[in-house]
Amino acid sequence: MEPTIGYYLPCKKYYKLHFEQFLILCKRAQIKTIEINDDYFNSIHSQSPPNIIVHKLTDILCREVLNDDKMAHQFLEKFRQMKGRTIMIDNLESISQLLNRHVQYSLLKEIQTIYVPPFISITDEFTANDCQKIQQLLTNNNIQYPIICKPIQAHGSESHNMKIIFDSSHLIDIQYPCILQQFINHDGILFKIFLVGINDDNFYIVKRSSIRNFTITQSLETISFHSSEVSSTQACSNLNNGEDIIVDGITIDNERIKELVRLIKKKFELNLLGIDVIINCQTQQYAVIDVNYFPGYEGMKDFNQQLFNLCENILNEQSLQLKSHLNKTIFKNNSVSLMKIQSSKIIY
Ligand SMILES: Nc1ncnc2c1ncn2[C@@H]1O[C@H](COP(=O)(O)OP(=O)(O)OP(=O)(O)O)[C@@H](O)[C@H]1O
Ligand SMILES: O=P(O)(O)O[C@H]1[C@H](O)[C@H](O)[C@H](OP(=O)(O)O)[C@@H](OP(=O)(O)O)[C@@H]1O
Ligand SMILES: [Mg+2]
Repeated sequence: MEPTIGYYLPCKKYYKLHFEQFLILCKRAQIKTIEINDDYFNSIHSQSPPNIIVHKLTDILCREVLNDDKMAHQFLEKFRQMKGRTIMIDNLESISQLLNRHVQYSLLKEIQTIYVPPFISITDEFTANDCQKIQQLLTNNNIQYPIICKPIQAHGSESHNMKIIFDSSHLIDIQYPCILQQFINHDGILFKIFLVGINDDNFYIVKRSSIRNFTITQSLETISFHSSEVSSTQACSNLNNGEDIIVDGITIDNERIKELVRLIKKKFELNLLGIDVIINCQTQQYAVIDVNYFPGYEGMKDFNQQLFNLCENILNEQSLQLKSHLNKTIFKNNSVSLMKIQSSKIIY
C-alpha cells in the first residue's frame, strides 16, 4: 500500500510556502497526500490514518491552551487520537512549550550554554498597575533600560505588538500579560536560523534588519512597534539603521550556531524551527530572543525539498521497522508451528 502524508496548514501559510511544490514531490515519489480538515475527520472511519501529518496548528493550540476554547480543543483531540498510528511533524505537546514566552525563555535558560537576555513576567493586574513593584523586580533581576515589552503569548495576531520603554516613569505603558526583557544593542542586525530537522547540521541562516542601537542620554517616550515592521524581509522602519550606517561586516560563527541548534532542537524535540539570534555589539555574546515553530523559511530556496527529505527519511525508517517487526512475527509464527509439529510428532 502506498504511504500517505496528511497536512494541515492555514491557507495563508500554504501559499506563502508554495506548499504545492511539496505535494508534487510526494506525487512523483508515489506518496499519497491528503488534507486534514473537518471532511477528513468525518470520513476517517473509512480510511487508515496517514503515516505522517505535517501541520501548523499553533493558532488553534493557542486558542486551546490560552483561551480555553472548546472547539479548538475538540479539533486538536482528533489529532491526539491518532497518536501511536501517525507521526506528527511535530508533537503538539512539544510545540505548546513555545507558545508562552515565559515558558519558552525559562526552558531556554535551562540550557547552560545558551544566553537569553534577562526578563521578568508580569501576569497579574495588581503587579501591572504597581510601577514601583515592577521597578523593584527589574532591579532584582539586574535589568537595565531600555527594556522591551512583549506579549506573553508568542504566536498569533496579537502576539507581535511590542514596546520599547526607556525609564521607570514610562512603566505605566506596559500591556500585561507580558514579559519585560533587557534590550540588547546589536547594531540593528538579526540572524534567523531556519531548521528542518533531518539532522543537526540541517539549518539555514538568514540575515535580517532589526532595531538600531539606543544610547540613553535623556528620557524618551515609549516606542510601540509590530515585530514585522522591524524584522520582516520587507522591513523599512525608522527603528532600523539608517542607510548611512553600514553593518555589512557583521557575520555569525557557523560552528557556534550548529551547537546552539543542536541544543535547542534536543531541548524542545522539534523538527521545524526558527531561532532568532542577535549579537551584543559590546560583548559579542550571542543572545537567543525568540524561537518560532514552523516559521516562514523566507530566503531558504529549497524548503519544500527539505521537508520532503525529512518525511521520506521518516517513511523509510517506518518501513524498516515494519519489515523487522514482520520478520520477527514470521519467525515467531514459524517457531510456533515448528513446535506444534514437533509436539505432534511426540504425541503421535
Ligand atoms: N532583547 C532584545 N534586545 C533587542 N532587540 C530585541 C530584543 N528582543 C526582540 N528584539 C527586537 O524585536 C523584534 C521582535 O522580537 P521577537 O522576535 O521576540 O518578536 P516576535 O513577534 O515573536 O517575532 P517573530 O515575528 O519572529 O515571531 C526582533 O526581531 C528584534 O528586532
Ligand atoms: O520571519 P519568520 O519566518 O520568523 O516569520 C514568522 C514569524 O516568526 C511568526 O512566528 C509567524 O508565526 P505566528 O507567530 O505563528 O503567527 C510566522 O507566520 P506564518 O504565517 O508564516 O505561520 C512567520 O512566518
Ligand atoms: Mg515569535
